[in-house]
Amino acid sequence: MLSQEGRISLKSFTGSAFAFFVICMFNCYYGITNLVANALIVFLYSVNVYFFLRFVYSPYAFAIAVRAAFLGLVLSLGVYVKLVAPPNVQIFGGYMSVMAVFHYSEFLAIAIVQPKQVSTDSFVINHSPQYTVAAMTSWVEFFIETYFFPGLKEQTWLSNIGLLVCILGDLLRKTAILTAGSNFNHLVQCEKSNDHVLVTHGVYGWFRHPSYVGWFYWSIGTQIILVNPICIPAYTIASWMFFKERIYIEESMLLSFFGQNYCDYQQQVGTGIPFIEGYKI
Ligand SMILES: C[S@@+](CC[C@H](N)C(=O)[O-])C[C@H]1O[C@@H](n2cnc3c(N)ncnc32)[C@H](O)[C@@H]1O
Repeated sequence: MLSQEGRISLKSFTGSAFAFFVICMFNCYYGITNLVANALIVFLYSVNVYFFLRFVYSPYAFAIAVRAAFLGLVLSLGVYVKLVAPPNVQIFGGYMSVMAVFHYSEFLAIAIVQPKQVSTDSFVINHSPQYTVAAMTSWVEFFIETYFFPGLKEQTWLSNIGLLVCILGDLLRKTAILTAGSNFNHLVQCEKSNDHVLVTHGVYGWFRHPSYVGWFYWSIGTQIILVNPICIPAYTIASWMFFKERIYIEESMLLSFFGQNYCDYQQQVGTGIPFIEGYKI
């Protein structure tokens, strides 16, 4: 049974995505594809949704609902951009949809496996200042290049490969969260809780860090979707360095929690990210 937070988020996300998708299709049907007209419609729609949710929910539930509704809106808007925007902007729509699905499903997955710990942070929208800067940098690169080299952004085949990488990466990450269950936590735990057990089955039998493997490839995939020649290598290097440090710290904790059992696990299963060894005793 999904927790109350999970239900609120699901209703807000799907409701907003559906309502906005209907509006988009209505615009398409009547040929209202002008950017300014669409921006105005989106703005008016968002204001209405915002006040509706504020009216319906308590402050805590509202904080969840408004984020989920925003992500639903981004998902539908992404599909719309992919369908009607000029060819050199269409791939940005795929990127928007992938971002919306990733962040919403992060919340939903935590609401399923850790209902007591779910919070607005579980959307990981504000993961870290570095994450926000990286996202904004990729938008700047995209729009500069699409202005000066529009042909580059019409490589739909390459963008579709990125889309596939993101879908597979996200699927692996969400499978890992569901497999680890209550042992999964967005924040690396420094103290072992009584019910924390070592998970080695399912995707944890393929890689020691399947959720990081999924996130690593997902992050690179977002830049392949955008066909961003500068951000593709930059994201690869930045993500690799981030996960190398994170895995090192996490494994030092896991070794102190599970001792020889984790040591044996390290012997049998690799981290999953190329050239990252983890913490070795
Ligand atoms: C963000 S999760 C990441 C889990 C894992 N590194 C992965 O990529 O799937 C971090 C939490 O998962 C816990 N954790 C990591 N690997 C685990 C395992 N094999 N079994 C149980 N808990 C694990 C850590 O103690 C930490 O608190």
